[in-house]
Amino acid sequence: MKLRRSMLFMPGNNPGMLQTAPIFGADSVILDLEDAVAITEKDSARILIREALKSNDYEGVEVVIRINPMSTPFAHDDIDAMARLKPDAILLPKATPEDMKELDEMLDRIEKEEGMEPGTIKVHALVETAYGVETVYETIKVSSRCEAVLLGGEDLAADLAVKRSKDSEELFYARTKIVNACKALKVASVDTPFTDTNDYEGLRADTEKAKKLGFSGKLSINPRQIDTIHEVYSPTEAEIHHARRVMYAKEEAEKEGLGVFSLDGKMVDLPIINRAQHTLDVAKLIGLI
Ligand SMILES: CC(=O)SCCNC(=O)CCNC(=O)[C@H](O)C(C)(C)COP(=O)(O)OP(=O)(O)OC[C@H]1O[C@@H](n2cnc3c(N)ncnc32)[C@H](O)[C@@H]1OP(=O)(O)O
Ligand SMILES: O=C([O-])CC(=O)C(=O)O
Ligand SMILES: [Mg+2]
Repeated sequence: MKLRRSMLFMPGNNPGMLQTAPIFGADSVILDLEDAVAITEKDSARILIREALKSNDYEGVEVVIRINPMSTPFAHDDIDAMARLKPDAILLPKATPEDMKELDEMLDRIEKEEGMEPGTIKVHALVETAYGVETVYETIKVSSRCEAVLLGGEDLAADLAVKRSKDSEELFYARTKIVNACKALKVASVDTPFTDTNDYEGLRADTEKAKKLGFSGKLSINPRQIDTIHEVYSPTEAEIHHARRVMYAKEEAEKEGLGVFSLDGKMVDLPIINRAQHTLDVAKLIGLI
């Protein structure tokens, strides 16, 4: 299980931010060549990212590079230059099954040229168009490299011609559709960023909603958002305590040949035991136990 509670975006043309990328404690960093970088800066951003990857130690932090969409004149140069840097993953914006296939084929070729093991470079799909939402299941299926789907709420709202609201009600269909496709195909799902960097209560509520809907993590655009996201995505002491009691009670029940039993008046059977095990696995991964 790979943790992706938080993924922190940073513009690829900002050397100061690129240098500090590994220190904020985010599980992943996304170095951006797309919308955070002006058209005139695309070439220099590629060079800055290359230098940053050479000179910084990203040990333990997943490094993802967001390329420009396949429909733009920048995409092929982005892929060619960035894949050779061997990031953990390439993030495909405005993702569709057709674009995913093209990216996958380019990565096959580059890995061969560079003598890399086939499939070394993973791909994340940024779903942020109405067509992308409808075809998300196929997009994941196209490439065995695809490890995560991210929701891009700003572009999706623009494509739907709706206003973004604080409670993100306009994203409800996309959120549930993406989570379901990701669960079906066993890849991670990461919710859209909360763009008001000074509203911590709003961020907490939005992250809690994402978690409740099944997202495995949340995108962020500012280091000040990481702690809140991690708090929401960490099991509480009470949850860990309860999970331990479930596992203990399960062992006792097994001795008596019982598959289902009662704990504090509530039924416990396999799905509940599996959830308790998941809570303990996450707690272990984060270092809480
Ligand atoms: C819709 C989309 O496509 S979202 C994805 C693309 N967008 C992005 O990548 C935006 C990334 N975020 C940012 O650029 C900025 O956080 C902004 C513009 C949103 C806000 O900027 P500011 O108001 O200056 O942020 P803030 O005052 O919190 O900055 C404090 C420090 O954190 C740094 N910082 C801010 N955001 C980031 C970041 N994403 N990554 C690394 N460092 C950052 C700043 O450089 C500053 O450092 P300093 O104290 O050494 O000068
Ligand atoms: O990656 C993201 O979620 C940000 C983004 O592009 C969008 O909201 O359009
Ligand atoms: Mg976008």
